[in-house]
Amino acid sequence: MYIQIKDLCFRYGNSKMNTIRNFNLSVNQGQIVSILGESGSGKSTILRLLCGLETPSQGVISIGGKTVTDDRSFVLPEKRGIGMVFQDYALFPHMTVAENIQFGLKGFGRKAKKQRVEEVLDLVNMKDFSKRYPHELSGGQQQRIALARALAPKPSLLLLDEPFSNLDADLQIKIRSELRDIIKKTGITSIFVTHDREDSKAIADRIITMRDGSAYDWDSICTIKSEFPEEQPMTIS
Ligand SMILES: Nc1ncnc2c1ncn2[C@@H]1O[C@H](COP(=O)(O)OP(=O)(O)OP(=O)(O)O)[C@@H](O)[C@H]1O
Repeated sequence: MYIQIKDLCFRYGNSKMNTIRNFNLSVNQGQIVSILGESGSGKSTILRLLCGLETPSQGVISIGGKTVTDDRSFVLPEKRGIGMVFQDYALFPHMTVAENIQFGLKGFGRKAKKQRVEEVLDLVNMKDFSKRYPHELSGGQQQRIALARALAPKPSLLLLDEPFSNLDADLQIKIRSELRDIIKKTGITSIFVTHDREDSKAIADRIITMRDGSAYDWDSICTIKSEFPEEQPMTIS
């Protein structure tokens, strides 16, 4: 398994209850997994825990066979090799497309940076847009640039938080298949969270549903019941 999350628990400091409760998930290398859940179920919190932006009270996270969080160790976010696409794309408005992508390329020489920017712009079919500013791009184009920026440092894991929520319905349908094709071309292991089951079905190799901080396997749900399940949360042996 490329990613293993075991018995993860987490509570925000100002909250009385655990937001994440015995969350278990394993993901194969190269797989695109969607975490589907209603607002407040804890989807963004799981991404924050994977990135290392929050510390769990219990549980283990390992990525690519390396433990990044357990009761003794904690790998810093910048050392985890994770690329992230945020809901609002989070592009710097005062920087061009190329500058936005270059920003995350620490440790690359000048020439290598330029080359990598060209490669990822080509990957997302935006080669001619390097000198544009974010406000000169459509929502779909901004999303592709956000994806290019996340992929530029060659992360080993890609996380996407509600990647379609800022797009209108027609564009959303077009971009879904585009996004899946780009991700599959890179072969990167990906987890994306959404409240929209059509997004999940269009992009994911596997769907996990999340409710009250725990994960449930969609495949078993579909055979038992068409809506959210009543059975016990997933466990990993
Ligand atoms: N910084 C915070 N401090 C306290 N509680 C928080 C914080 N961030 C989120 N929460 C709470 O944790 C729970 C899970 O939030 P989270 O954002 O992970 O859910 P979500 O499924 O991603 O929802 P959404 O789709 O609305 O973003 C919610 O009840 C939320 O109010």
